Amino acid sequence: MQQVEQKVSQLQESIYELIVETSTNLPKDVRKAVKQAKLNETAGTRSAMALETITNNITMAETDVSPICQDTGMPTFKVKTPVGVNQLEIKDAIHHAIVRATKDGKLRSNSVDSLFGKNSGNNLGPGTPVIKFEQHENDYIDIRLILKGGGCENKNIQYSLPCELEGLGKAGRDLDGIRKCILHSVYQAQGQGCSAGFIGVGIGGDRTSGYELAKDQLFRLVDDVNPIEELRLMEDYIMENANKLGVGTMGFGGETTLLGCKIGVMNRLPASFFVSVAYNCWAYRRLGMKLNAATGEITSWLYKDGEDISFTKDAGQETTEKTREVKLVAPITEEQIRELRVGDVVSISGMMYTGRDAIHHHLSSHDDAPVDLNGQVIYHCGPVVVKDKDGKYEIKAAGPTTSIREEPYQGDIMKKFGIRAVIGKGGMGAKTLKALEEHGGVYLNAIGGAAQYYARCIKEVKGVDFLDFGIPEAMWHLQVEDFKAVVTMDSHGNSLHREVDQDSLQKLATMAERVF
Ligand SMILES: O=C(O)C[C@H](O)C(=O)O
Ligand code: SF4
Repeated sequence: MQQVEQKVSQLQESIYELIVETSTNLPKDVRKAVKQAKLNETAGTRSAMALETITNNITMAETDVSPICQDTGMPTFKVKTPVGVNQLEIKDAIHHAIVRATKDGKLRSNSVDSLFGKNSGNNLGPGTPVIKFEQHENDYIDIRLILKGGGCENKNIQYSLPCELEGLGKAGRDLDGIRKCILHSVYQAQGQGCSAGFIGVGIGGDRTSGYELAKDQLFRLVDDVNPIEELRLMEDYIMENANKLGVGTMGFGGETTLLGCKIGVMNRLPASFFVSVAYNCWAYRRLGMKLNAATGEITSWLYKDGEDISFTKDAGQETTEKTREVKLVAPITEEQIRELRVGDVVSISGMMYTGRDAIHHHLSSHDDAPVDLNGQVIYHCGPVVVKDKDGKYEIKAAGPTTSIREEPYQGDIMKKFGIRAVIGKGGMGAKTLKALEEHGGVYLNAIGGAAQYYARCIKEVKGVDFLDFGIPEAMWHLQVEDFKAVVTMDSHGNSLHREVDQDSLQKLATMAERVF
């Protein structure tokens, strides 16, 4: 009996370690790809600056054992057990470890009731976490975890061949049609899934198993070699050519758009031909371990082999381009906003208020806000928050979320409440751009995933409203110091996002000719 209890608590401990390590310590193969991207970028460009922030953030997360990105994603476990091992016991241990990691601020409470919007608060709920069991012939337990965030999940895409693709024309049921789908998947993600990204591609299957296969590819090592010759060639081709699209880090333009491409294949039905793409941001958090099946102890880690990668002193070549830095403190006047141009770096001190989907929805249907938002800054952010021992809120991770989801509301809300600046990532569309011009507003792009970097700019939580929306969706009143973001949409009708999108579409169109 005692042995059984010991095993259960050891299992919980080992899985807790896996969760914490996955959330806070980016694997070496991923770091290597990010480092290479940094070396390829010209120093001083927006992309190089973004990569500098990203690599600093990776180091901060590891040192502080804090989440790399505030969106700790849908915890997805793949577990292989020897025949005869109790899988229910493992499931239970995973649930315990998840609850503990959430309480400790290593995971954000990410499980939301789809009908009523209530956050379960502990990352448990119908469908959360995802656990897939399999049996294998070995005597150990193989357990792997991926924490894939919602923003990049939104950029997954599934093609049904034959189809017509913007820029590329017809994609047929052959290798060349597959090539076109994969190129298109990278183009359509733009910077919104926190590029530079990694893609897992599944060819064949049905709609469900196709996506499953695509996600399974994300468990491969970034630098492995595809055993199927046709797919090896395709992976190489995609890596070379997707990086010619010029989307760049965070969609700022630049040399690196894609950090990895892994393709798998399975049979299909005669009538169906799916190409499914799972897009993962640079914050590609997946790790694994082997456990002793009798004791639950960790015997070895997976994805941890190879040399340590540090990011110090690896800037690319220098540029002479100078960026302007403008300091702002809210309340901000229309005149101050009208002076800003795309490309300026803004450094904000003073107050800002978080607001994402639930807040935007609420503000659009109400005429009053809990605080006077006139001249204020809204930050599209759902932080990781814990209470310290004195009962004060402490922000553990606080990077931006994808702004385009607020496109239906943003312009109207800015006008209605007098908001002057919104901070987010990935940019917004034509409706917001028009409102920025009419009202005198600005869109500021923060670096997606840099949750530790921004958490350090937050000096104090001054208050919170709408906590019943759940921690990520509440309106947090944040006092910040020197919070940096780039103007990517200004009040003169300019949008870097529109520019990069059009430019990359043109480049995509040059790749329409048959290759395979
Ligand atoms: O939910 C978040 O905080 C971010 C999300 O992963 C996103 O990329 O938009
Ligand atoms: S914010 Fe960016 S880095 Fe974080 S999970 Fe979303 S896509 Fe990934």
